[in-house]
Amino acid sequence: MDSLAAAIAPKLVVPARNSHFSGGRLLGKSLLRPKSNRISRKIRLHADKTTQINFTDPDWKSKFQKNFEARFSIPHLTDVFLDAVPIPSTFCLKMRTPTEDFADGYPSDETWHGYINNNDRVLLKVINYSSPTSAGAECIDPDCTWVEQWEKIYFKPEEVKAAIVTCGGLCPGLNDVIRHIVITLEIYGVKKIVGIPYGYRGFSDEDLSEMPLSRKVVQNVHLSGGSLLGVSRGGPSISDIVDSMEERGINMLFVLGGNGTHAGANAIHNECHKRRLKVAVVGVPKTIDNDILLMDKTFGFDTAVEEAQRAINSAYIEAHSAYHGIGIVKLMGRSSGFIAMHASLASGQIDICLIPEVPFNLHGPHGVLRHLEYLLETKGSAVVCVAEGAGQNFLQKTNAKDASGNAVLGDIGVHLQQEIKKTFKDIGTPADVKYIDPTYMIRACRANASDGILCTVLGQNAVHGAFAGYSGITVGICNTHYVYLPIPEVISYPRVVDPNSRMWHRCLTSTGQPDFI
Ligand SMILES: Nc1ncnc2c1ncn2[C@@H]1O[C@H](COP(=O)(O)OP(=O)(O)O)[C@@H](O)[C@H]1O
Ligand SMILES: O=P(O)(O)OC[C@H]1O[C@](O)(COP(=O)(O)O)[C@@H](O)[C@@H]1O
Ligand SMILES: [Mg+2]
Repeated sequence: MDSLAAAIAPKLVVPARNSHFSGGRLLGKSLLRPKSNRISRKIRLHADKTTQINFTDPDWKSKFQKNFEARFSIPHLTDVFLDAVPIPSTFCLKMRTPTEDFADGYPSDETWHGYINNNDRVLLKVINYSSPTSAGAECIDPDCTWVEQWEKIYFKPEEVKAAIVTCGGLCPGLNDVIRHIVITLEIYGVKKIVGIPYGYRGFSDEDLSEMPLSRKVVQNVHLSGGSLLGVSRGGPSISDIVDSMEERGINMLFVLGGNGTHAGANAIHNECHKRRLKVAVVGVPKTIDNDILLMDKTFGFDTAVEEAQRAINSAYIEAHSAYHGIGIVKLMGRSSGFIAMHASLASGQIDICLIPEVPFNLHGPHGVLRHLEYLLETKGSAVVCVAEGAGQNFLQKTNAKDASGNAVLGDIGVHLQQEIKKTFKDIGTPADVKYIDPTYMIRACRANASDGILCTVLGQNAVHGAFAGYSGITVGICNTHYVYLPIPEVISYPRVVDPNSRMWHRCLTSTGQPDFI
C-alpha cells in the first residue's frame, strides 16, 4: 500500500457481505476511504424512471450497468491532478495536535487499519420485487426479474482553508452539522476554518465578513435551532463565488443545503475543475421536505415530523372539544408530502391527509368537503393535514418566484379554511373551523436525538470525503449505511411520495380517507 486512507470509525465500515445480496448484485457507492492510492468510485441503484432501456437488446444489462457505473463514478481530485501525491491521514483520535507528529515530513507509506475498502458498496435496493405491480415496486425491467449488482489524504492540514456555508431555508440540525465539520477538521489538524455568512450571498456581499470557527466557537451551537452562520436564498453567480474562494484561499468548501444549494455546489465544483483549482467541494443535504433522491432520509426530517405532532395534537384537541370542530394543519412540503404523510401516520389523529403527489377534488360527491360532512355526522369532528404544495390547482397562479427561483406557492391552508366555512354555512350545518400553520416553528427548532446523531455522522463524513480527495459529492444515509454520492444523481428531480407505495397506503389506512377523485 503506497498511501493511507482518511480515517473513519470502524463501526461505519460497510460490510463486504452486502455484495452477496440474494437475488442479485446490487451495490451502492459505499462510504469512505480508500486503502489504495486511487479510489474506485462506483455505485449502483435501480433504474430511475427517466432511464430509457431497450429490453429487446440482448446486451441491455451490460449497457445499463456501464451507464450506471459512469453515472455513479464520483469525482476525485486525481481526475485533474493526475500526479497528486496523497499523504498518511492526520486524522487520529489519539493525537491532540496531529500535524506536530509530521513536523519532520510525511512518511511515504504506512499501514492503517479500520478504513473502508475502496470497493465496498452499499446495496441501494434491498427488495427483490416479484412483480412490477407490487406496492412500491421499483423495477428495472418490465418483468421485474433483474436486480443489478452491485487512505490516504489529499490535503496537508496546514495548507487547508476550509469554509462552511448554509443555504436555503432553515432545517433542524444545521448547527449540529457545522459543529461536527469544525470538530473533525480540527482533529485532522486544520487551523483555518471559516463560516460564510448568510448562504452564497456571503461570498459577494462586502458588508458580510467570514466568521472564524473553532471547536470553542461551535461547542454549544447544537443546543439551539437555526444556523449559526445564517441562511439566504439567491446570491452571486458561480463564477463570482469561485473568484471569491480564490481570493480567500478556500480549498475545502462544505455546502449545507437542499437541491438548489447542491446544484450550486456542483457548479462550483465544475468551475474549480475548469480553473484547475485543487478544491474539494462537499455537500451535506439539508431539507425538511426530505426530497433528496436516494437518501433514507435527510437530517431534520425526523425532528420536523416530531414537532408537527404538537400542532396536530392541538388541532385535534380544538376540533374534538368544539361542537362540529374541524382542525386544519398546514405543513411544509413544496413538492413532496413526506412531512404531512409521516406526521399524519405518527399522530394517528388525522382524518384527511392531502399531499401534492395525490390529486383531489374539494367539491362534488367524492370531494374533501363531502367527506368532512360525513365525518361531522359520524364522528362529530375532523382533523385535516395538508402539505403546502397540495391543491395548488385550486389557487390563483401568480408566477412569483423567490430569490432562488423557486415558485412562491399560494396558501392552501387558508383556502381550505375558507372553502370549508363557506360550504358548511351554505348547507346550514354549524362547523367550528380552526386553522393552524406551524410552518416556521417546525423548522426553527433544534434537532432531536436521532437527527443529532445523523448530523454528527454526516458532518464527520463530509470532512473525511474532502480529505480523501473527493469533490462534487454529497454525503447521506442509504439503506442504513452512510455513503458518498455524486451530486447530480441526488438532485436530478425531487424525491416525492409514491402514491402506490406501501407507506402512502398505510397512511390512507390510518386516516380512513377515501380517494377524493
Ligand atoms: N440551479 C442552480 N444553480 C446554482 N445555484 C443555485 C441553483 N438553484 C439554487 N441555487 C442557489 O442555491 C441556494 C439555495 O437554493 P434554494 O432553492 O433557495 O434552497 P435549497 O438549497 O434548500 O433548495 C441559493 O443561493 C440559490 O441561488
Ligand atoms: O419561507 P421560505 O424561507 O422561503 O421557506 C419555505 C420553504 O422551505 C421549505 O421547507 C424547504 O425548502 P428548501 O429545502 O428549499 O429550504 C419548503 O417546504 C418551503 O416552501
Ligand atoms: Mg429546494
